[in-house]
Amino acid sequence: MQSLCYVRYMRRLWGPAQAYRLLKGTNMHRSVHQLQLHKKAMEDNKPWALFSEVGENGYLAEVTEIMEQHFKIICHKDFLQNPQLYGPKIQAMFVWNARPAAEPSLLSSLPSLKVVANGGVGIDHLDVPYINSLGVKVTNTPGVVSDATADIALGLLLASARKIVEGHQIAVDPKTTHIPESLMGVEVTGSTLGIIGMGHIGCRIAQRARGFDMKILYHNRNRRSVEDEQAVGASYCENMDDLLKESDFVMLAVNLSPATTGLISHRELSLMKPTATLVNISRGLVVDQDALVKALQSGTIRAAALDVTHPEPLPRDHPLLGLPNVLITPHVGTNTYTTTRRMVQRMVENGLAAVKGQSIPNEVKPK
Ligand SMILES: O=C(O)C(=O)CO
Repeated sequence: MQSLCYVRYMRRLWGPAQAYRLLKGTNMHRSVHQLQLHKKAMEDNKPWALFSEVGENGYLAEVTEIMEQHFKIICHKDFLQNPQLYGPKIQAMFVWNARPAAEPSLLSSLPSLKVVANGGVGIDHLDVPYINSLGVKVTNTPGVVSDATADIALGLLLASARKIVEGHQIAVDPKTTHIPESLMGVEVTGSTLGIIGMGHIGCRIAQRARGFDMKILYHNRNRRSVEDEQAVGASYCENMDDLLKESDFVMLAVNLSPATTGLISHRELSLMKPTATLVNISRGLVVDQDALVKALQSGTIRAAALDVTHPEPLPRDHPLLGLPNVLITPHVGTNTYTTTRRMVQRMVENGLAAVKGQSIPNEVKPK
């Protein structure tokens, strides 16, 4: 605080730009930056929001720009420089890639917080009842993530079935003289896809799979209406075991909850066909990863394609990373420019509505 007073004094003496130049490279340099941010925010008269990954270039710059149309954004690093100064001003927190974590220690320094607006549909990293108990709303972005996530689901399925990544490695290897038998894949067209979790994303996956003439089975907590089933051409399996036994591709698209944690373990994997592929675009914890490693090593199932793992990223020495029959992407289900923009716009709409006390488009209520 003492140093902030000193910086204010220097700014008065020299003006902000000269003070910034003179203090550059010193510890006070950051404080000048904070003061500039603070002054700009005061002038703008917009509500303050905390965001972890403020970007100066690339797509994060655009993300920040969308947020800055309605909020004064302070990044987590700057906030941590002076929580006493910024904490009471912050009314919204934008959570991106689960950062910054909405932990009690952080929340307790944000007494004016009205909303934690999450980018993405999964809110398993947020303790909704606890956050609500502080009088703070939680929001997410359903719907806007579904198409991009369904696209990556089909991408993983196809890449694993047809060994596209292995094919690329062989094609760019100058030593390759012939196509090895190891590149033989499994047929997708006409095969059976079993979708576990037929929510919005599951339905979009089914719609795409119809284009491959796949037979589509699904298992869900609650059976969908006959109209829904007909619209996506999927048949209900009340018993998940039946789906596991019949499917060539098992697609996990459930939310993570206590009921779905470890849903796929030794027993479930042993029910699958030895030629089957497990695709997971939900959350890493839905699968018992030790059981999956064993199933892949022993040939219990053919392969796995995972956009999600636990933890993310996996430690470099994790056995899954060394297996030839695993394809892993680093949780990029929503990583397109269009979907990212839509998600951020929705986060901002949710955040703004909560701050203004209006009806919130996507409030998450505790179950
Ligand atoms: O929306 C989410 O929660 C995702 O993880 C998308 O991949």
